Amino acid sequence: MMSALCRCLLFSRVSKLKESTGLVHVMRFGFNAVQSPQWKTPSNILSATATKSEKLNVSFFSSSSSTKDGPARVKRVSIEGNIAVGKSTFARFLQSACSDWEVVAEPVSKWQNIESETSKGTGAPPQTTVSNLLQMMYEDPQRWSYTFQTYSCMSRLRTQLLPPPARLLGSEGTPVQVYERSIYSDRYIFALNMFHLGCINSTEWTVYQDWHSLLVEQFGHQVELEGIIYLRAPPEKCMERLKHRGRDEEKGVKLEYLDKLHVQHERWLVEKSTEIHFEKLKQIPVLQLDASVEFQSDQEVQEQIITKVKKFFDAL
Ligand SMILES: Nc1ncnc2c1ncn2[C@@H]1O[C@H](COP(=O)(O)OP(=O)(O)OP(=O)(O)O)[C@@H](O)[C@H]1O
Ligand SMILES: Nc1nc(=O)c2ncn([C@H]3C[C@H](O)[C@@H](CO)O3)c2[nH]1
Repeated sequence: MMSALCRCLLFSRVSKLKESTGLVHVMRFGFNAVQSPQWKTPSNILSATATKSEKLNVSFFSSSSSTKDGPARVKRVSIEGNIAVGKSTFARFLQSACSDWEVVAEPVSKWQNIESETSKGTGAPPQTTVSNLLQMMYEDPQRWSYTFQTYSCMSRLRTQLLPPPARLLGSEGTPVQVYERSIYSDRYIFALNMFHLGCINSTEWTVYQDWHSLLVEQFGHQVELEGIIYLRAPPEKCMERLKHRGRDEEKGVKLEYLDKLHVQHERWLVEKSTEIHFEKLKQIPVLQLDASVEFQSDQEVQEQIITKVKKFFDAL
């Protein structure tokens, strides 16, 4: 019964989300010019923008930074946003734009390929089964959401704990590791949403939060974020892109699910009404970018994006 309700909430049809006004200005993402060497030179980056800053709607607040003596400390920033809003695409754009920036991808393929041994002490030679936990979660969210959230969070942490490449450690600029999502969106977007949907029960939610807090206490300083880039677009646009991408596991995803995830992002990163349990995260600077406009070969807009991102990183 609950399982059916849960599936229904994730995958049934919905009313359209009203796009909130006032915060979104049009910004085009053009990615063609990223190979151009001019992107690598800070002076070009800095001189590119001033004239067209009105095309961007950006908010950022500085916290600290000093790179005067010795190699700079590597900063950590996560890209957050709804499913298929364009995070990986944007991350690739950043990666190719500046050698001081290193992207840490979301470990999706790990979730799609979980190897387990299945001999169960029968004396038979061990056999390996490969499970697709992402698919299992989408097919039966009430059964698999808790398992998925434990694994997604753990695998994010493991990936993000890996040391930055030597190239970044030797950088004389502002080296930044750019994470695709974080252990915080795991909890405050997805797991919380699954709890609201009834796909994670209150016992599971309590257990998840308990060990999440412990992980953050124990390892949090090693993956602590200095800033967040929030890629924002109406859920309808994300749905369009999700369909266009055609990832098998996501075939049953309905607009209502993206709608709910959008609301979670807005509460956390715009309205700041999500209850957050980590002091530093409450104060974190957020660079908000409207990701809804289609890619275009607009080098000027690309330069504006990079300038804004660079300024944001420098101020962290
Ligand atoms: N600005 C854009 N304009 C047009 N299409 C885009 C844009 N950004 C991404 N896309 C397309 O949308 C689809 C989803 O993009 P992408 O895989 O980067 O999303 P994502 O946010 O990383 O997804 P996920 O939440 O699953 O990790 C892809 O087909 C990509 O080519
Ligand atoms: N339930 C759930 N919890 C997560 O923490 C989470 N992180 C990502 N995803 C889904 C979105 C895309 O389909 C796909 C790739 O981002 O994986 C998640 N789903």
